[in-house]
Amino acid sequence: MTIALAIGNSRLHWGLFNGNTLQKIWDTKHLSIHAVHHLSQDEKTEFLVRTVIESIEKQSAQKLISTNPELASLRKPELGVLPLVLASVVPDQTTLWQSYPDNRIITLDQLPIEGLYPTLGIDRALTLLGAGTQLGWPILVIDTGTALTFTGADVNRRLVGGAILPGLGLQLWSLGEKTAGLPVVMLPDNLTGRWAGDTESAIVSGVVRGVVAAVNDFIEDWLGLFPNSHIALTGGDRTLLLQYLASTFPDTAARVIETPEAIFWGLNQFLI
Ligand SMILES: Nc1ncnc2c1ncn2[C@@H]1O[C@H](COP(=O)(O)OP(=O)(O)OP(=O)(O)O)[C@@H](O)[C@H]1O
Ligand SMILES: CC(C)(CO)[C@@H](O)C(=O)NCCC(=O)O
Ligand SMILES: [K+]
Repeated sequence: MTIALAIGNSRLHWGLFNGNTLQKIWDTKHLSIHAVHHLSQDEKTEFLVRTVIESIEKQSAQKLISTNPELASLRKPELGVLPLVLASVVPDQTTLWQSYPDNRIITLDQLPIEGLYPTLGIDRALTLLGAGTQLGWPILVIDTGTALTFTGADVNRRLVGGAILPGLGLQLWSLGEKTAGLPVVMLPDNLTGRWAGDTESAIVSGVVRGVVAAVNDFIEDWLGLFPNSHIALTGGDRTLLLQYLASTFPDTAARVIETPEAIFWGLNQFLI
């Protein structure tokens, strides 16, 4: 078995593989760099090994552990640790995880996609590879994380390009944080009216309708270039965003496939 870890700007994303079969995915909070920086090398290693075991045990519960005897023996150090495949867009966290004993860190140069530019996020490249491999090329990936990204590749697995904007959560948070008069509001399940009559609804209307219009516009343009392309949607806000999109641009929404596993489909090619 192999554990895959994708480190985003807000959260850690985990995937547990048995051979090449992705058994389960889940998310946890970031590890605090502050809490571990004073640890010795050995203590860091032990902490990371324990973090992996606890993360698996908490999420996968008894069923996974009983069907995978390998997992039950993880707590016996003489049996070795679970190999870890890592992709991170947070350099501090990457450095920390280098203390994990059996790790493989995935970088852009290892990916079989043409035309990548050197500062492209490894998460964008891996979701592109994963979604393209699983659904077919050309492919457009929309990732609704801390940042909202569009990343597209053509039938030759060559990056066409993309775009980056603040994600829904970050837009709402920054409005609340950087103004005296605006609260930080939560995303509603359903989109309210465009012409809002109170502050909270006005913020939701502006942020959500702005994002939905942008998403619709990028998809329309992409389909003009690649009419038969698949469109994959991933990231923590994907389900809400798809609901909003369906209520405003149903034809566009019908083209979109939710792929929460996309980054792990990409990492699948790099298991130890
Ligand atoms: N349980 C949760 N905890 C935190 N955020 C959540 C949760 N469920 C959904 N979200 C949403 O997920 C979004 C963050 O998405 P995600 O976890 O995919 O980001 P990330 O991968 O850490 O960031 P990025 O990929 O942009 O670096 C937030 O805007 C938030 O609204
Ligand atoms: C855009 C984010 C933050 C999304 O997680 C990440 O992919 C990143 O840091 N990218 C680097 C810049 C780029 O992709 O062009
Ligand atoms: K930054």
